[in-house]
Amino acid sequence: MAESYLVLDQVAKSYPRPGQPPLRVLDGLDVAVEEGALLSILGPSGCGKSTLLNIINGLDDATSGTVLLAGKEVTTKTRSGVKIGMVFQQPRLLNWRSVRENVALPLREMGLGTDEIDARVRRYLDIVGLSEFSNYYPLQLSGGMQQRVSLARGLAIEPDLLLADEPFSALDEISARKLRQEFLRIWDRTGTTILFVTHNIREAVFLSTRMLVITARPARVHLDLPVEVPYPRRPDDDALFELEKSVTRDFMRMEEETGLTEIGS
Ligand SMILES: Nc1ncnc2c1ncn2[C@@H]1O[C@H](COP(=O)(O)OP(=O)(O)OP(=O)(O)O)[C@@H](O)[C@H]1O
Repeated sequence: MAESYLVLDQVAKSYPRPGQPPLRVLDGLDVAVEEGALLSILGPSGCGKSTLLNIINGLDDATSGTVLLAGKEVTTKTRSGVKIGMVFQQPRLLNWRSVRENVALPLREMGLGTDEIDARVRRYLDIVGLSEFSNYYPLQLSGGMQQRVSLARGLAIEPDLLLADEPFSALDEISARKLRQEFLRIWDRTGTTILFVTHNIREAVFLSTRMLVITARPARVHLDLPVEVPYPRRPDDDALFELEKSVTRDFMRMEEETGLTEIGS
C-alpha cells in the first residue's frame, strides 16, 4: 500500500490550567490521510478541531504522539517542507491593503518575483470571480466577497496541503453554495490535499472524499467514512442526502450518549 501523505499517530493534546488538571483536548488520534483527499472533519464545538489543524501546521505541538507529513515529522521546530495554506472562518484581511495586495503579500513572503506574483494574483482573483475588484479595499466588499479574497490568498501560494477551518460557515447559503462548487473545481484542477473542518454535515457530505467525525473533548475518532459518490456532485443528489441522514442520525446517537448540545447544523 502507498505510504499515507499525512499520518497522525496517537496524537494527544492537553492544555495546562492553573490550579486544575490539564484540559485534555485530543485523546490519541490515529488517522492516515491519502494524498489528494478532501477530508472533512466534523465534531462538536470546542472538541479540538482548530487545535488539530494548528498541530498539523506546526503552529503548536502535540503533548504526545507524532504527525508525519510526506514522511517527515512536523513540530513547531521541525518543518516537513510541505507547503501548507490556511483559510479561516473569518477572512482575516488587512483592511488598509487592497484586495490585490492582500493576495500578493504571502507570495512576496515566499520570495516570488514580481511577474509571478502578478500572474498568480490575477489567476486566483479570476478563479474566485473578483478580477474587477482587485483595487478595492476589504471594507468596500461584502462579507462573501471578503471570504473569496481570503480563499484566493490561501490558494495563490499553491499549497500542497490546504487546511480550511469552517471557511464558508459565516456566509449566506447561496454564496456558500457557489463557493463550494468553486472550491471543488479548484481541488479537481490542483489535486491539493485538503482538510476541511466544518459543523455542517450537508457541506461535509457534498464536498468530501472522506468524513471524519470526532467526539466531544477529549476528541477521538468516532466515525471514519468514505463518500463514494462520483464528482461532479449535485447538492440535491439522493445518495448524498441519504448519507447526510445517516450521519445526522449517528451524530444524534453520539449526542445522546455524551449529552452534547452543540453539534452539527
Ligand atoms: N492555547 C490554548 N490554551 C488553552 N486552552 C486552549 C487553547 N486553544 C484551545 N484551547 C481549548 O481547547 C479546546 C478546543 O479548542 P478548539 O478551538 O481546538 O476547538 P474547536 O473544535 O475548533 O472549536 P469550534 O468548533 O468551536 O471552533 C477548547 O476548550 C479551548 O478552550
